[in-house]
Amino acid sequence: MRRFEVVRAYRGKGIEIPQRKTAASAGYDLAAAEDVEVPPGGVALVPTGLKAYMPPGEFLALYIRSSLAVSRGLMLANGVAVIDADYADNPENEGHILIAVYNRTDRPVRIARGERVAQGIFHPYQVTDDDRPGGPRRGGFGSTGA
Ligand SMILES: O=c1ccn([C@H]2C[C@H](O)[C@@H](COP(=O)(O)OP(=O)(O)OP(=O)(O)O)O2)c(=O)[nH]1
Ligand SMILES: [Mg+2]
Repeated sequence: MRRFEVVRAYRGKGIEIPQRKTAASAGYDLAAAEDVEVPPGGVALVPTGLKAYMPPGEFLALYIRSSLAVSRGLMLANGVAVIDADYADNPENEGHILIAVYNRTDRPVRIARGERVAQGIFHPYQVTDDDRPGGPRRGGFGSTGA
């Protein structure tokens, strides 16, 4: 099972399920669920209203859309965002995907609700021979400790 779903808090608010824009596009564009202003030289968390389900052994990577990087001066604060398979339905925030956007310009940048910000690509990952994972994920953004 690999799919996006709208998180409870955003149901009935017109959030669209991402779809690839061309037959060979690798990424599913994710749009802002709210208007957000990113301060100059600062970071804002852009809500998507979405969670992502994927099979074990995969993660969803988020990359900035090139058009926002080139024409609006935005980057992802974390370079690439890693959305883990066990983030969906976590007890803290249901797996709501947030896009951490960094504004490298000296002016505020406004992101409008519905504007596509990042592209998500599903990737496989490998584990070590002596892999001993911890317990279930409780949340995101530091939930496993500092
Ligand atoms: O830009 C991001 C980065 C992460 N996440 C969510 C999904 C991911 O599964 C979780 C944890 O992310 P990561 O492992 O990169 O951050 P961490 O600081 O290690 O947090 P944790 O201790 O919760 O793993 O937070 C987002 O929604 N947006
Ligand atoms: Mg982590």
